[in-house]
Amino acid sequence: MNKLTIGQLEEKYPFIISYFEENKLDTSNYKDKTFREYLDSFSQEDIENWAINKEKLESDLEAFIEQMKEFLGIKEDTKVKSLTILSGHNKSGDKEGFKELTINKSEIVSIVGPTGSGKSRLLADIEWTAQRDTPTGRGILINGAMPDKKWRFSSNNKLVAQLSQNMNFVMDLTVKEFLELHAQSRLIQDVEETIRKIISAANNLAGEKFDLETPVTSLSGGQSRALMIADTAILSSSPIVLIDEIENAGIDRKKALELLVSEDKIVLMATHDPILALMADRRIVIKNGGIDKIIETSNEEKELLLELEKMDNIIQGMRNRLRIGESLKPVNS
Ligand SMILES: Nc1ncnc2c1ncn2[C@@H]1O[C@H](COP(=O)(O)OP(=O)(O)OP(=O)(O)O)[C@@H](O)[C@H]1O
Repeated sequence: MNKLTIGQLEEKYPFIISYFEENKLDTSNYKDKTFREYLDSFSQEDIENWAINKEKLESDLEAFIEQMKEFLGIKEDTKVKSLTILSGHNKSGDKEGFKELTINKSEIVSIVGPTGSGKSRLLADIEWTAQRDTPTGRGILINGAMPDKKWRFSSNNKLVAQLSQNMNFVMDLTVKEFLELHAQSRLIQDVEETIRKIISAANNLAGEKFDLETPVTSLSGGQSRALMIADTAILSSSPIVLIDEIENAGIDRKKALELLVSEDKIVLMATHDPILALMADRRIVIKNGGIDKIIETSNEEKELLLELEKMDNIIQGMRNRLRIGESLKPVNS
């Protein structure tokens, strides 16, 4: 708090405006000064006339912010720097093939394995911050320590945001109303600007563009997925994002991952798609309900990824041509 300007504080904690009002503090000309600098601007005469107690105003503001954060369930996003998975056992009760795995901020880890092998179970263990109390016996640490139980039950500031294959909206809202509701619940000050950022990011991911007046119920699968990814990246306070298969979503998968990681999220995604699997820094291989091994994406694989992307571009190009009714020709003709 001591280093932030009043303008920055108001942006971060919009509720402090009511503290200034209650204490009759006119900070309007001091937005680029810290609260201490503002208090220091009072003359000795002001202090005596209005019985101003600078130390008390400062410590009360600090206490007010803490209390409001507690009351509103605000967890600061920057607090989660790493997620650690402690090994448990597979479906046969055998120990998993690793001891512990730590994933840091801005890292992408993919999860691969046959259908029914336990990929979703691993994502669920993370969401539940398992403490040896799920069928896998795994443990989850946050910043190297046992996570606070309140992560499990706080609905406002969840540790984890889940992006699943099916995004079925049941509310009768426009995209704008939906985003406004979310922005307001997150106490965002500049709602308009945030909404503009999200819609532009979402349209950057979706094949077909949509606008703010589109009802969420009439978005296509790809569009709603793009909207949820942009919303999660830009507006969600959850530092960890779990993705269950985005391959069939009809969105630009590479841009989606780049967007999430650029917002400092920890990203884990279950996938069967080689391009997505190799975009990750590491991949977890699941077999029979247990983590069998963890493979670091090698330089050779990164080179292969470039090849795969070229092939993917060819396929995407053909898909687009088919869509607009053209006939396809051999690639090199
Ligand atoms: N270590 C384990 N011990 C006991 N049961 C497990 C274990 N791991 C997974 N399971 C159970 O196995 C079943 C299948 O797992 P899960 O749904 O996670 O598979 P999946 O890999 O996500 O499959 P899909 O690719 O079809 O989505 C679930 O009921 C899950 O709870």
